[in-house]
Amino acid sequence: MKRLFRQHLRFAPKIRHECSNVQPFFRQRAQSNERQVVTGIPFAKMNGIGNEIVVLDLRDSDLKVSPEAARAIAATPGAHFDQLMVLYPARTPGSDAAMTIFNIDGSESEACGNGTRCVAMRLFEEGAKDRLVLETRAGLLPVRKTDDGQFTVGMGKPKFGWQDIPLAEPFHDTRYIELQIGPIDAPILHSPSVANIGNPHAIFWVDDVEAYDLARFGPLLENHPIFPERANISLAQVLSPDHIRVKVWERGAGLTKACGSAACAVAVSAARTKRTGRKVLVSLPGGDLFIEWRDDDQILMTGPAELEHIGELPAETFEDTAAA
Ligand SMILES: N[C@H](CCC[C@H](N)C(=O)O)C(=O)O
Repeated sequence: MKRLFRQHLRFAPKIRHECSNVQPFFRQRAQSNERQVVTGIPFAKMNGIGNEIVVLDLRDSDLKVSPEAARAIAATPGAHFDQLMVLYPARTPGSDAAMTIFNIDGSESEACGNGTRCVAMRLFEEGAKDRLVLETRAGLLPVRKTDDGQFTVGMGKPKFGWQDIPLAEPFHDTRYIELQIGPIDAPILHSPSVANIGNPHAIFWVDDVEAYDLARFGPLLENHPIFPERANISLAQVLSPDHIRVKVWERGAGLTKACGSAACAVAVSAARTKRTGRKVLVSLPGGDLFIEWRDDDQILMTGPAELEHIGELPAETFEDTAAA
């Protein structure tokens, strides 16, 4: 308890900084002359084209987030998320922060494109920098702000080897793998392309993304034995050589309004199967992302981020997870 108390005090200046223009509750407290004990840990509820993101900045803290704590945070009013982005101090020279990414089911992901733009938005607000480098389990991701207030993330190089996806058995050509699913009363999904953008993705090419009940097929495909680490499942409809419509069932999160890494996986797979060029607009239910697969193999993802509100998490959320 003593330790938690100390940590709360260390969070106080940040809360005061944030409350100046966001939450009346915090503002009132900051203006008071009484000695205050801050009882919660601040978080930012954000979204990247509708993909629900919570950013939790633990760079000045000894706290760690466990899978149980991540699930508890998701159940906290105002803190619901598809992905939780936890910031820790940078470990690699030249990087600005390290990120751990949780899905709502408490599982960890190696990559989250929409969440990375949200984190970047928060960090750009701290200083005059126009470039950042964020550390993830999938490597270092450079981010820059665009002239129109969006964010471009270098999502790294895609991997296509069957062991890299990973798949449970060898496939030499991962542009299409043998997989078919669909009961007799619904159209069949088959022959997905697969790609790894730090995290595993399967893409089913369809004529109309609305013709399939992804909520019904998603869980079966996500957990199919061919994907030993499960997979994010996309339906992709090519509208033109530079425009693709996509719906996503996310590993560990289910149907979401958007998934940045899925947009990247779809874009590189579309170019790889000669459906499109290497620069495409990907339209998801929550909005659009622009994806460029450069000749040097790097994927660039550009899109917006939005702050919804600042809140605070009860200290008990972390009680079992404070670093010893
Ligand atoms: N929504 C995220 C991806 C989360 C991926 C996660 N569902 C997993 O790989 O387990 C995005 O914008 O890239």
